[in-house]
Amino acid sequence: MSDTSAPAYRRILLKLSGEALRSPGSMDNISPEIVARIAEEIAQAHRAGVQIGLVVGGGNFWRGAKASVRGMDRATADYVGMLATVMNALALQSALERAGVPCVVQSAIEMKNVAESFIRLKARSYLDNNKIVIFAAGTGNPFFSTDTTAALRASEINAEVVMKATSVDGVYDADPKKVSGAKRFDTISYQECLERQLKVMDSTAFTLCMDNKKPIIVFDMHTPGNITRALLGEPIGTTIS
Ligand SMILES: Nc1ncnc2c1ncn2[C@@H]1O[C@H](COP(=O)(O)OP(=O)(O)OP(=O)(O)O)[C@@H](O)[C@H]1O
Ligand SMILES: O=c1ccn([C@@H]2O[C@H](COP(=O)(O)O)[C@@H](O)[C@H]2O)c(=O)[nH]1
Repeated sequence: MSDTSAPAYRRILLKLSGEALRSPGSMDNISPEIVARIAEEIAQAHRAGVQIGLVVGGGNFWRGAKASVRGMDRATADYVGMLATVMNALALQSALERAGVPCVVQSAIEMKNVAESFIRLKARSYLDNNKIVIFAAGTGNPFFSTDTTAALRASEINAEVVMKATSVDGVYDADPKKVSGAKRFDTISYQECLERQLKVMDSTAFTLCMDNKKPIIVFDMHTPGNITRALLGEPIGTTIS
C-alpha cells in the first residue's frame, strides 16, 4: 500500500478492540507482535496526513459487566476495566513511537506518572500538531464503555468519523459469531441499529454518534492492511450514518 494516497479524512477517531490485541491461543493479554503490526498500519495513515485520536478497549483483560454478574460490585469492576485500557494505551504508545509517530496518552483518570490527564483543548492542539493522542481510561466513569468513549471523544476533538476496528467485518442482522447465515449490511442507519438492538456497539455509543452526526465505520482489524485502508477512506466494512 502506498504512503502517497490522498486521505479522505482530515481527522478521525479510531476505536481499537482490546480483545484483538491478544494473540489467539496465547496466555499473553497483549501480543507485542500484533501491537507492532497495528502501530505500523496507523503510522502509514498518519504519514499520509490523517490526524488520529485513538481509543482502545480493555476486553483482552477485563469487562466490568461480566465480573459484576459473578458477584463483584459493578462500579469497582468498571474501574478495573478502565485501568485495563491504560495498559493497552501504554503498549500502543510505545509501539507507535517505535514506528516513528509522536504520540501522547491522555487518561480520564489522573495517574500523572504514566500519562497526562485528559484536557480537551490540549488534545486538540496535539492533533493540530500531528501528534496522535490515545485517550485512556475510558470516560473515567463506571457504567460506560470504550465505544461510548470513542463517540464522546470524537465529538470533543471534532473528528469526522468514528472507526471501530474489531473482530468482525461489519454490522450484521444478528451476531455473526452466534448466528450462522447472519446477513451483513454495507450501510445501515443509527435508528435501525437501535431498533433492531444490534449489539456490535452499545446503544449509548450509537445514540451519541447519531445526536452529534458522527458516522461510524465498523471493520475487521485482523486482516492486514485494513486499518490503513479504513483510515485512508477506502470503502470497507459497514458504514452507520
Ligand atoms: N449485529 C452484530 N453485528 C456484528 N457484530 C455483532 C453483532 N452483535 C454482536 N456482535 C459482536 O460484537 C462484537 C464487537 O464488539 P465488542 O464490544 O464485543 O468488541 P470490541 O469493542 O471489538 O472489543 P473490546 O471490548 O475488547 O474493545 C463482535 O465480536 C461481534 O461478535
Ligand atoms: O468509560 C468507560 C469505559 C470502560 N469502562 C470499563 O472498562 C471495561 C473495558 O472496556 P470495553 O469497552 O468493554 O472494552 C468495560 O467493560 C467497563 O467495565 C467503564 O467503566 N467506563
